[in-house]
Order: sequence, then C-alpha cells, then structure tokens
Amino acid sequence: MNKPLTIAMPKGRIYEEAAALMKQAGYDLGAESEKSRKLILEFPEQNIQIMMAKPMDVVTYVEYGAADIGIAGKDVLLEQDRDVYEVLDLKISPCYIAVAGLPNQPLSRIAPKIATKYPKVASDYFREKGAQIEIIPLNGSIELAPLIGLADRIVDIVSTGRTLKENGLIEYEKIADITSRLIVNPVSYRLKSSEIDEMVQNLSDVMEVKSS
Ligand SMILES: Nc1ncnc2c1ncn2[C@@H]1O[C@H](COP(=O)(O)OP(=O)(O)OP(=O)(O)O)[C@@H](O)[C@H]1O
Ligand SMILES: O=P(O)(O)OC[C@H]1O[C@H](OP(=O)(O)OP(=O)(O)O)[C@H](O)[C@@H]1O
Repeated sequence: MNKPLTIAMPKGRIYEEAAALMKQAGYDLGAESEKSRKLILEFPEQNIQIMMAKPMDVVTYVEYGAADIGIAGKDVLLEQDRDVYEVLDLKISPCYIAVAGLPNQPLSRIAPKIATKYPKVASDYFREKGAQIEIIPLNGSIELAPLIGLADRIVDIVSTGRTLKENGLIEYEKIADITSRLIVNPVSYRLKSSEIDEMVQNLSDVMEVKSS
C-alpha cells in the first residue's frame, strides 16, 4: 500500500464543516477527532493521516511538505502568499475581510493607524488605493482598537456582523470574500498525483451535488 496521504486540518471554527465535507466525500475522520487532544490521527483503512493544526499554520505544514494537503481560509492564503497549490474552493466557512471603524470618522490623510491581524492584506489594500498607513498588529479582539483610540480603522473578518454592531462600529469597505480552500504541496502533487486527484474529485463531486 502507498504511504498515507497526510492532511493538515484546521482546528477551531472551520473544523466541523470541513470534517463533514470530508465525510461526505468518503473520508471519515471520526466523530471524536476534534475533541481528542491527539494531534496526529491515523485512519489506516482509508490510507490517510490527519494533523490537527492552528488554522493560520495549515499553510506552513503544507508548504514544507509535513502535510500533503490542507484546508485553509482564503484569508490565510492572502496573508501568507506561500508556495502551495490552491486546488479547490470548498465554499465552507464563508465570511469576508472588511475595513471598519467608528461611524462619522473620515480617514485622516496622514498615516492613519490600521489595527489588524492581516498586516499584508491591509497594506496591499491601502497601497493599491495610494494611501500611506501605519499598521498596528494585533492577534484578536481587533474591534477594541478603534473604541479606545488605538487605531482609526480595523481590517478584520466579518461574518454575521454582530461584533461590529455590538461595538458600535460600521463597515467602510469590503476587501475580499473568504471561503476555505483545499491546498496541496507542489511536490506531493507530483509524487501522489493519483491519490490527490481522487480526493479532489471526490470533494468536487460532493460540492456539485450540494450546489445542484
Ligand atoms: N467569524 C469569523 N471569524 C474568524 N474567522 C472566520 C469567521 N468565519 C469564518 N472564518 C474562517 O475561519 C478561519 C479560522 O478561524 P478561527 O477563528 O478558527 O481561527 P484563528 O483565526 O486561528 O482563531 P484563534 O486564534 O481564535 O484560534 C479563518 O481563517 C476564516 O477563514
Ligand atoms: O461578524 P461576526 O460574526 O461577529 O464575526 C467576526 C468576528 O469573529 C472573529 O473574531 P474571533 O471570534 O475569532 O475572536 P478574536 O477577536 O479572538 O479574533 C473576527 O476577528 C471578528 O471579531
């Protein structure tokens, strides 16, 4: 039997939807996989192995070939711009990246402060608009920054819009729609092309049925 396909799965909010999609495609990762504290889970009968990774780290595991395949948000791919193939839009965990801030606050012309955990996405966006900005890097609770005067705007994920609303913030501009993507290590794609193509096809088939 060939070496198992190694898949970096994102822990956290994407996991459930991603595992459900994998199951429909014929790869049953077991009901307990997310609750387990084990980080590597083997499924020899399906010839796969999964790694439970932080969503932001999935691309790293795949780029370095520690995993053949991974599931990552497009937000992470835009931010990290790594050497991986993005082979399929899985259309799960939809959300978008937007610029937001306090209402009625025009953006100052002189290096406004932008708080974000997506410094590259934010810099690229404002550079394209010809605006010079200062990035304030944060790891979470980004919406706090404009409330306490730390930043003029934030660049962050919006899903239901609840966090913005409950903090009295408004959306100024949408930057990019986000869904989760299947990514593949380029070398793995050459060495394990038939297994990978089969998985991509199985997932595509499920998505086609869902969208019809
Ligand atoms: N409301 C949302 N907030 C953040 N990410 C979302 C949301 N809805 C969908 N996503 C998608 O889920 C992915 C993983 O988000 P998640 O919050 O689980 O990971 P994370 O950003 O590493 O969080 P944490 O650091 O809190 O563990 C994001 O990269 C994004 O593509
Ligand atoms: O539009 P909503 O449905 O309210 O979702 C958006 C919020 O969810 C995410 O935060 P998360 O829950 O990951 O917490 P964090 O602040 O620790 O990043 C994101 O950074 C927003 O704050």
